[in-house]
Amino acid sequence: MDSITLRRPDDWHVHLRDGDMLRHTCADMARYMGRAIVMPNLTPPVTTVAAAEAYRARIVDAMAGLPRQFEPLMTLYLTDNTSADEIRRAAESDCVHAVKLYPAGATTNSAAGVNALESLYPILEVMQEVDLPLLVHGEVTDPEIDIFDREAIFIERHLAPIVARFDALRVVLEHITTGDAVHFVAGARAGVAATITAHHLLLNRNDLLVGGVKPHYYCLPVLKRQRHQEALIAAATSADPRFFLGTDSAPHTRGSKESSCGCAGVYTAHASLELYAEVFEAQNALPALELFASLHGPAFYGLPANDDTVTLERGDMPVPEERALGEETLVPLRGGESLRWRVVTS
Ligand SMILES: NC(=O)N[C@@H](CC(=O)O)C(=O)O
Ligand SMILES: [Zn+2]
Ligand SMILES: [Zn+2]
Repeated sequence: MDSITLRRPDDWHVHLRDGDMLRHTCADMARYMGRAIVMPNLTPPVTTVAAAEAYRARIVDAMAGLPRQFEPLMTLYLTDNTSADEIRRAAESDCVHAVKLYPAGATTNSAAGVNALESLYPILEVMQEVDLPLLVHGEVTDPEIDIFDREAIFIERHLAPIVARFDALRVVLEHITTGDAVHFVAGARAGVAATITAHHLLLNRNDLLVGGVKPHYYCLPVLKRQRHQEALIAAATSADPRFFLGTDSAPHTRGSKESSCGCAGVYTAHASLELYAEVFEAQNALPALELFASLHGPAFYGLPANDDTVTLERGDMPVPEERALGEETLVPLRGGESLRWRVVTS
């Protein structure tokens, strides 16, 4: 197969940031993504419908003059103080499509996240009632728990009880990284799904740590061992509708990555579909790429699939070593290398 045409994909988990960065992230996304679930972990976080609407307007502004645009689907950032009224306002708005749970301290800009999950149960009750999906960064923050075990323990301690207690709440376990997560989601009740990033399919912790630490591969949840990577690949390529594309593309400047305390996040928005295509091709599963990238996500969110298509062609797609970002630069995944597929944009 030297070319493959699929329904236009959507990205169900992306960090566009704000300010100067927004122009760059939006330009990459607008190349071919149809819609994007936009993460709310700005400083300050997007905790109200009014803030989500203002952020959406900044995203639309940042796309002015681009040859095509994607549709930003906004999310709210849950805090200990999120009110039931705000959730109801979100459900009524056309702008907000989901609510994001960050355990406080789990990841980039999560300091304002949730400290005691159980005290949020009344809010989850309202989300269930108004059918607003809960998106979860699924890691415990207990300092006693080893970083490589934080996802599996979150599932056992927090996610399984939530999924059982709120049996009609739609839940997405975001950017899964373990066989434990695959197993949980594949066996869960209806209304539970997971996003999988390109980098967790392409890399494991050896890539991060063997032969020198690779700060540009550092993200959260951290890359796991090969057996987990294999479980993710099997899930993504399996045609199981519970698994769909969410890049978790998360830009940080080169300086903040190549640091004695480097930031977590991998940038893939420049070539996300091309990167996923490599994984699917290696499994002889290219025909299943459309399910994962373009069909399972909209079905979960209750939205129509995009009605136009994109075409991937085999051939060298060079990735620049770094990208300008105002005064700073950004290192994209595979910067300085070539990719085997390229989306031919119309
Ligand atoms: N994934 C990451 O490593 N980083 C994300 C936050 C997140 O999605 O957890 C970021 O915003 O930089
Ligand atoms: Zn996260
Ligand atoms: Zn993320």
